[in-house]
Amino acid sequence: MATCFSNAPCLFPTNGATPAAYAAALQYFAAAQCILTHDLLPEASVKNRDSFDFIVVGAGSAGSVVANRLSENKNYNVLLIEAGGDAPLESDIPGFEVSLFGTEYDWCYRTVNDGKTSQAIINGTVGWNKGKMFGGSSSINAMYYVRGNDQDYQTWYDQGNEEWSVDDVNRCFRKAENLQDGERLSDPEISEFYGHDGPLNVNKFNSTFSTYLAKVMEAWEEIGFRNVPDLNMENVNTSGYLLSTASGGVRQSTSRAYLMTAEKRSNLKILKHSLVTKVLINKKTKRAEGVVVEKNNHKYRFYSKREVIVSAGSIAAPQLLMLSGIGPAEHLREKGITPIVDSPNVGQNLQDHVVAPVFIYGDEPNEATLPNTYLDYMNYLVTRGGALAHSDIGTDASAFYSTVEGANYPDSQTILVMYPKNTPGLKEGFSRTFRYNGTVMDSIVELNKNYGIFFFGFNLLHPHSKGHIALKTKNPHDAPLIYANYLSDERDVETVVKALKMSSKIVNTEYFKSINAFLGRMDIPACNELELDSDEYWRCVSTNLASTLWHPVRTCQMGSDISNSVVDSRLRVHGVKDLRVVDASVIPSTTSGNTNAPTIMIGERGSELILEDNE
Ligand SMILES: Cc1cc2nc3c(=O)[nH]c(=O)nc-3n(C[C@H](O)[C@H](O)[C@H](O)COP(=O)(O)OP(=O)(O)OC[C@H]3O[C@@H](n4cnc5c(N)ncnc54)[C@H](O)[C@@H]3O)c2cc1C
Repeated sequence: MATCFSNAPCLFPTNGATPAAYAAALQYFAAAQCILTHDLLPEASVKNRDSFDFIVVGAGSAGSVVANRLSENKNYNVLLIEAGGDAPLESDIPGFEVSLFGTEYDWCYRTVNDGKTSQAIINGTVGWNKGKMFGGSSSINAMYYVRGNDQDYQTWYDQGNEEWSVDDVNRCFRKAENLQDGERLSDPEISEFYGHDGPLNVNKFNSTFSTYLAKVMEAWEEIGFRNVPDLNMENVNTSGYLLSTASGGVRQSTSRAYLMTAEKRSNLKILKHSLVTKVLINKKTKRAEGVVVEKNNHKYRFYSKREVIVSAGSIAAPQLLMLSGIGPAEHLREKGITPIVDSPNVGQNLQDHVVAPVFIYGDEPNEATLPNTYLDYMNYLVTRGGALAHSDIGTDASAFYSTVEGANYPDSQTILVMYPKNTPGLKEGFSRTFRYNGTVMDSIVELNKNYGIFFFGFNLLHPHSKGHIALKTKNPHDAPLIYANYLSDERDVETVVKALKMSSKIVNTEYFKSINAFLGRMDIPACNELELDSDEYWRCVSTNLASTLWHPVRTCQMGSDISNSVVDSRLRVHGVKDLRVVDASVIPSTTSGNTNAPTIMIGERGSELILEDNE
């Protein structure tokens, strides 16, 4: 006997046509996941001790761009080495990104518990997920496409990084982009702002929360965050919908954009599941000559005729440099590594966008039901729309603002996440994403039984606090130690408190009043006695729930010399010949927003610099 979602038996008479139709539909949907499959990248056949013009380490947001752009020149042989393999199907489907967390596609880094911050996070250790697959973190991220503010890049330039003028940076953003969003394309000013011929499709999510989001937009407008059609063009005291690296309901990782379009080039060789354990540096000439690679329990050496380019990301890039003898000499000796270049800034200056929460509860969004969830899954198969077509970390509604009155540069961003009443799996999903501990989660789940959740994830754009990355051991399989040092600078705490209070004002707007909204208290023993919405309360909440937006940068930052940086402004490693770093780690100061677009831009600009220097 058939059963319905309520588990009540279906007792109606039927001539068989209805069950047959649904059985056929079920069969269709069971098989339909095959419609979603994507191409796998071909693996190269290479021999131990082979030589290449360029060797690129890491096929992430930046490395995929570099491998593509260098191999556009048929005269260059390029070897791209990636520790992970092809991205799985779940990476393509925007709403399944969190299902990749904690799997073989994630490096699963954790910060060191400092005993002070993030104490209401599981084990006091923040989860720094990172993509271990083609596309790197662009295959696991929330897909928000945010360029930042021109002032960010003016600062880079003013620091002496002459190759990074605002004009050059914006040219490289456009070089990457292929704007797909119909609304933006129909506005000549916005359309002109973006690129149209690049490999990377940028578009809007196909969001299902649009009715609620429109109301939140009105509420933001009411508290002074003006609604604008494009947040990349205007991002101070503004709100709107973010662009995404998803198009047609499918994630646009850099693997899809830059590698799948170049895979047929005979001069681009790709190695999967291959861990680079060392860059080979000639002790006398200080030249990078190649790399050591572990694959299937075998060791290989590959040599570079021109350059080695490290694009392993902000955690693995400094780790690899240190394993290769480039780093703070004393630290290397402590770990049993002979220093080749004493480079004190390797792994230092670490900054991340710390996240703090504002939880507002109300009569909306309405209850999530299992049939609706399943309907959404089917909807995705047929139309690439529905809940699976947007990030499951958050909606695309965001606001940028400054806590300094009259400022024309943002210091704060907030991203809206919504959970309908009684969201199934809320505790598991949230613990997987932000790792709030059981006590905190139980208090959230309890309120969610009767109220919908508007979670405003606040992001401190330009922190003063700095952490660092150190080697745990000299074994390349041991994850390095991450000292995030969130909110260790009092100025950061003050900004966060001000910003959270500005953000929480939304509870008094017309829409939120109409749904009987209120600020929810989370069960954090250290904060439970404090008055809700007071400075002390927000100080306590942000410190105890300090988490990440997964934007670590600066660990190999660019700058003028070895005393203040790791690479020069052409991204060449100070003190070593023919070795560059091209990834998020070279960012010299934080950008005003999410870091994927800036990293892809770095891949574009870095490739230009490499090609110029090898003419
Ligand atoms: C969960 C999550 C959500 C995010 N959400 C957003 C967002 O919505 N919008 C946004 O703009 N940014 C977001 N980010 C940040 C953004 O994705 C990163 O800043 C960006 O991808 C960093 O690019 P990268 O090239 O420096 O490093 P990655 O993209 O991480 O690439 C590094 C690559 O190197 C490989 N590798 C590492 N070590 C080795 C080795 N020794 N040998 C061989 N290969 C190696 C890795 O496997 C990986 O493929 C998010 C990140 C995460 C993790």
